[in-house]
Order: sequence, then C-alpha cells, then structure tokens
Amino acid sequence: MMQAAGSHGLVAEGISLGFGGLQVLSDVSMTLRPGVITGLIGPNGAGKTSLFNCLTGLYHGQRGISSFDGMPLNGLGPAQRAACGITRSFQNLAMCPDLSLLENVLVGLTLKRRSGWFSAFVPTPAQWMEQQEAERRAMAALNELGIASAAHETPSDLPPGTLRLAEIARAIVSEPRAILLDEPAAGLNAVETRDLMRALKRLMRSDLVLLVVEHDMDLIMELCEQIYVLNFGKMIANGTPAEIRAHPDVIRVYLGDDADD
Ligand SMILES: Nc1ncnc2c1ncn2[C@@H]1O[C@H](COP(=O)(O)OP(=O)(O)OP(=O)(O)O)[C@@H](O)[C@H]1O
Repeated sequence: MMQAAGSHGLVAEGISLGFGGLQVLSDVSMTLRPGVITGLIGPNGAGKTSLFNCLTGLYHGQRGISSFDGMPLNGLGPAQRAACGITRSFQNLAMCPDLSLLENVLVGLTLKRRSGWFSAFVPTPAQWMEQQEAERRAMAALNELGIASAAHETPSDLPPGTLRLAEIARAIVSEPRAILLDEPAAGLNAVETRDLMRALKRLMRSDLVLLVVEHDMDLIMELCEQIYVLNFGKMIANGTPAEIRAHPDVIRVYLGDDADD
C-alpha cells in the first residue's frame, strides 16, 4: 500500500441527496483520515447507507464534492472508485455459495488480473505463476483475518462470523487504500462481533482509510477513534468517543427524547 505524506484521506463536503420529494442527506461533510478507524452511526433511516453509497459512487448527491487524497471523485462510479483503491462491503453477506472461501477471496483479485478467459483452459507458464501468486495473496488475506483453516470450505458450512471475515479478506486482497464497511456486525452474535472488532483493529495501519457504518453505538465506541453521527440526514456531531458520548444532541437522539423538545 502507498500513501503520500500529508494526504487528506477520503473527504465528502456539503453532500446533499434527495429522492423525489424526500431529502435524505442535507449538507453533510466528513473526513476519513488514513490510520484512523472512523465510525458512522445514527438511528434507522438517518441516511448512513445513503452517505456510504455516495462515498462508493453508487449514489451521486445533487450537491457537494468528494475527493480521495485530493483527487476529485465526483462523477466516478463504483468501478472507477474501486480502481482508485476504495473498496466496500455490503450489508448482506455476498459470497458465491458454490465456491470455497479461498475462491471467493480470489474473486477480489479478478479485476486486477491480466489473463483472459483462454488461459483458464490453456495457461501459459506466466499465467500459471500469476495464478499461484493470486492464491498466495488470497491465503495471506484469510490468514490475516484468522480464518485460513476454513479456506477450502464452502459458505454453507460456515458460521456468519467466518463469512463476514471472509468478505473483509476479499476486500483487503486487492490491497485497497480505503475500506468502507456497511454494518459489518449485522447478524453476528456477541463472540463473532468481538472477533470482528479484533480483526479490524489488527488490520489497521497508518496508510489505510477505514470506515465502519453501524447502528451499534457500543461497538463503534469501542472500535473507533473518530465518530460521526447522522440524524434525519444531518450530521449532528463528530469527535472522539468521549466527545460523542457527552454530546447533548447525541444523547437526545439515542435516549429518544426528541419528542420532548
Ligand atoms: N434509492 C432510494 N430511493 C428512495 N429512497 C431511498 C433510497 N435509498 C435510501 N432512501 C431513503 O433514504 C432514507 C435513509 O435511508 P438509509 O438506508 O440511507 O438510512 P440508514 O441510516 O442507513 O438506515 P438503516 O440503519 O435502517 O440501514 C430512508 O428514508 C430511505 O427510505
């Protein structure tokens, strides 16, 4: 992985997004710095996934700009942003059921490979080497997530926690510069959630942008150094866990006494 000194990370400024008459995001800004695990929390329907989709290029806000290390991202779709090193996970597990974990992780490298379909039937020595290298990297990614022992099993034989880690292995195998995770703990039990948190902390390095979108305030408080809070499409707070915990607007939203105002 590479990172220029003085990089600005992944930045969204003044993003507004609406669908018909529904305003989903209003003038939202956030900065995801390399080396910092950033969390995005907010109640149901606050606009977290919509903002996430704006960062990955699936949605395009009517207003606002986004950039990665100073490079403008506006107008770029998901594939172009992935080519810039921005990778994402989905809320629902998206594993190919007939492939082993190792093969599922190899899918994360497919776009980077030079070989054509012909090589699948008649590989040249160079292509064989390329395949070996891809498998080595995929195994290394599974190993980094602590699930190498399940490499040859298929998804239906494995618990959700292992599959979630495999999804993250698939995301890191292409050596991205930014990883965006949408509700990675969804559907996991307490033990699996703890394993996931440990794995994400281990993954973190000074040149990596890591965003975790979650409902679960406790998980985000424990995992993240920087936290943003969305409510009804507006960014109501950002800061360290201690600052967020003490923020009056956050307390109001999470204690649910908005209606008393
Ligand atoms: N493609 C779309 N078309 C119309 N409305 C949409 C679309 N995507 C999101 N919305 C609306 O935007 C609002 C915010 O949804 P979003 O999924 O971003 O919130 P969220 O904070 O991620 O919620 P949750 O925690 O429940 O996943 C909701 O009212 C949702 O119905």
